Amino acid sequence: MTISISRTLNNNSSENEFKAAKVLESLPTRKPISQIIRDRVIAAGDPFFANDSIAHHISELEREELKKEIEVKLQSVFDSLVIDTANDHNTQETAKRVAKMYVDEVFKGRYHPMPKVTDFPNAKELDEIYTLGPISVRSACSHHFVPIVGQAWIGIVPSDRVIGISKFNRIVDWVMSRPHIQEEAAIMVADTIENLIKPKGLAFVIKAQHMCMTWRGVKEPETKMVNSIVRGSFRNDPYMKKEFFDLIRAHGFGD
Ligand SMILES: Nc1nc2c(ncn2[C@@H]2O[C@H](COP(=O)(O)OP(=O)(O)OP(=O)(O)O)[C@@H](O)[C@H]2O)c(=O)[nH]1
Repeated sequence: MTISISRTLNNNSSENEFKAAKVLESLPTRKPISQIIRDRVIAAGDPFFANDSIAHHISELEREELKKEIEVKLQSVFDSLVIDTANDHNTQETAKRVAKMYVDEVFKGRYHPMPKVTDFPNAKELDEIYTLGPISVRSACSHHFVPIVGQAWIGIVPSDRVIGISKFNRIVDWVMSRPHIQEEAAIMVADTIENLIKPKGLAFVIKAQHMCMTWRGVKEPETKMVNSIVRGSFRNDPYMKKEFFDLIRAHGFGD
């Protein structure tokens, strides 16, 4: 019995090694792509914290190569977790799936460029508040890499430029698709919108649940974190701030 178990383990680990070697074979024999990108980011003096975008330092081809490198590293994590990925039909391709999920989906805000945002003149010189929400928030916490799920609301008092309303959802999705802590995420979304349209007033509210507090840790199913950023006329004028919160309360914020 002992012999057959040890034979199975040996077979599995050699199959895993063979699989990893096959993926590595297809990679060029130079520095790992992650190192090449990292050197480039450092040379440019750019930060590369978990919640920073490094998309402008990566080509599309390099992104594909990066996924292969991540796949190999993830496979070794699964090997260390003593999971028989060679024989378990459920986890055979998991390293590849997770690598793709990180780079192209849940952390695409680090590796893919910001969506195209067209702006238009504020032809009628609207200087009233408009709000948008709820906007779905999907992110992951930097501490445990588990999901943050919630909603956000935006308030704008425009200046001379406006953008299509769907672009707010796209910007929130792009910025939030990185590992984050919520306080910094809220500031990053607000900064991105401010840089794009320089509104006279900007408010951003985010309400989200952190799986690191529900699925694990304190296992608290109801706690949500709320952050609000108010800038320009929303900060200077208490009536405008109140109007914004009244408006979003009417659109689900208080639920
Ligand atoms: N301020 C802030 N904290 C967060 C956020 N997301 C997760 N956290 C918290 O970050 C903390 C990480 O703390 P640590 O004590 O290093 O990690 P831990 O030992 O796993 O902590 P527990 O979650 O309490 O088990 C946890 O208390 C999380 O609840 C966030 O967006 N903002």
